[in-house]
Amino acid sequence: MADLLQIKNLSKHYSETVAVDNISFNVPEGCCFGLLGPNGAGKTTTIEMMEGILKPTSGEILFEGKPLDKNYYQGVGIQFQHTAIQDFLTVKETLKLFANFYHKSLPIDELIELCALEEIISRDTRKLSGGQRQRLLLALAMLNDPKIIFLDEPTTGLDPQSRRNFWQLINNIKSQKKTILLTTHYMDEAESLCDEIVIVDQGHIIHQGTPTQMLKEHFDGVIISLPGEIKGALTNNQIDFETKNHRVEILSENIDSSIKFLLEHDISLDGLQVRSPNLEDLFIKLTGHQLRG
Ligand SMILES: Nc1ncnc2c1ncn2[C@@H]1O[C@H](COP(=O)(O)OP(=O)(O)OP(=O)(O)O)[C@@H](O)[C@H]1O
Repeated sequence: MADLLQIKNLSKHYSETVAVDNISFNVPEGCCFGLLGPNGAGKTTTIEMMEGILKPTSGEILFEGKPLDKNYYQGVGIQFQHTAIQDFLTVKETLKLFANFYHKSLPIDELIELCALEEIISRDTRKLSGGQRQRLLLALAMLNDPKIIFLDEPTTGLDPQSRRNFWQLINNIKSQKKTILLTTHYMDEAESLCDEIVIVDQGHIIHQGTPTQMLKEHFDGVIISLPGEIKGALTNNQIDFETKNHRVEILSENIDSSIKFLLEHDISLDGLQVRSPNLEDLFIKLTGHQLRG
């Protein structure tokens, strides 16, 4: 896959803050590319520079091999974290209004179907739920049939069901071979949707690759999790563990010997769960702190 966007040594400094510090990566065409990191990591600053709305302090962004120019905006779709929508209009009227801003636009009926807006098409935009509003914003970002669509934390604040519905829409858009650039602090979102990821923390890239590659590279085994207070036996025997949500999590390279160890130390297996390591575990391993702070 050719690289649609190339990010070269990009930095953004505010007076006292280095928001983005000399990052480089490429976004292949047709890929769902994720910028994953905790609050304040520099995701929004990075995506806004890539969208061409924030000037970098230094570095370069190339789209199809060329620096961004004024035509760039006609070919990209942007869903901001906060987008103001005109009051007193219905969903359909809003789509028609925004369609006027572009030289070309997708047929409105196609967008309505793509973004699952059928049931709310005549609704006043002030009466939309969080999930419905995000679907409308996604449709607005898709209006000009962009080559690349930027989604900045699109599911933040949505309930779990609405998040999953939104993921389905992103998968629909992915199947149309669009390139998607997504920022998120939800590791499950990145893992589920993204073909490639950069993990950012404090303005730096700390890891990059496909989610599967990254996990394979850093973990060999499973995570055994148990409720309760068993830290003493683990600490005394130099077993690596984390405490999360009132559970103790042990990274185990051999599940048989780990369970044998627990039984030998009279640790009850009641409530035991086994799961595969995920990107959140990777983030903690790499940085020593939780993704969601
Ligand atoms: N206009 C600004 N002036 C000064 N500092 C800023 C400005 N915008 C962002 N920052 C700082 O730059 C850093 C990165 O912020 P940014 O919003 O890019 O992070 P983020 O990963 O998108 O976080 P969030 O998920 O909370 O939006 C933070 O320390 C933030 O306070």
